[in-house]
Amino acid sequence: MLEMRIQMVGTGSAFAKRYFNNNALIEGDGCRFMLDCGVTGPTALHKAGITFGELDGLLISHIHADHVGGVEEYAFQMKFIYGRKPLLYVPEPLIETLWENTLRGGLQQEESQTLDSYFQVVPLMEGKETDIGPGISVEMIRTRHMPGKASFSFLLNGRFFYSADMVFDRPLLEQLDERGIEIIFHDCQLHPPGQVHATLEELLTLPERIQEKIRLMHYGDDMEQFIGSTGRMSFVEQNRIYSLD
Ligand SMILES: O=c1ccn([C@@H]2O[C@@H]3COP(=O)(O)O[C@H]3[C@H]2O)c(=O)[nH]1
Ligand SMILES: [Zn+2]
Ligand SMILES: [Zn+2]
Repeated sequence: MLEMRIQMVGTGSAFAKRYFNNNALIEGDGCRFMLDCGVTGPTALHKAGITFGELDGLLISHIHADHVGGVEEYAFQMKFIYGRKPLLYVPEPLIETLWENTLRGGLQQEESQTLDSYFQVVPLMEGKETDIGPGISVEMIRTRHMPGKASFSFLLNGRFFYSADMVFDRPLLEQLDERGIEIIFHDCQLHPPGQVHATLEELLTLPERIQEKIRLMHYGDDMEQFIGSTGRMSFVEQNRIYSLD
């Protein structure tokens, strides 16, 4: 099995100012993808010393600005600076709204232009494992976030779970544990009420065996005050490279 690595270019919540938006870089055998590209994504990538031209593509979890607000710049840079269309892996139910409601206003210059004018769009289907590059496969799992809003978490290489923004879902976390998933990166709302994210309080009700697998991300600016109060869970550090093998 080849090594896969993940580096969060940002670990912050939508409103965090000390941390960039919760966006990741995942790296396989000679390939590199960004997982979500929010408003701060282009700057966060730049600070990590990487250009858009070095990426093979992008995966999208759901349509909120801290996850897709930087996609317009990515598209324009790839067209006008690098002259190629990157891969864009999007959960199939999000494709239309990503173009019509998020990107079209900025990217469409002529009526005939669509998402395909900028990207090699690959729809991701629920429950189907897709190889996105050498050493990386993804399976998207629909998870609950805001009522009525489609949002998708990812299972990478069948052993690493990366939550999109999601509410606390004990049965899913138990199922992942039973399936032998070894590492879970989970978004976390440090201060209740959670409303659209799992709260730290809720995650602390999980058995220690599951907590040990969980690394917390998508946190607020006062994260450091919670170090030592997260049970068996730990915080994902912005920019640190985690090896997933
Ligand atoms: O019912 C709601 C809907 C939204 N919100 C906030 O808006 C943010 C949008 O981005 P996000 O999904 O990363 O996080 C969300 C929350 O911080 C909320 O607190 N309650
Ligand atoms: Zn978010
Ligand atoms: Zn969200």
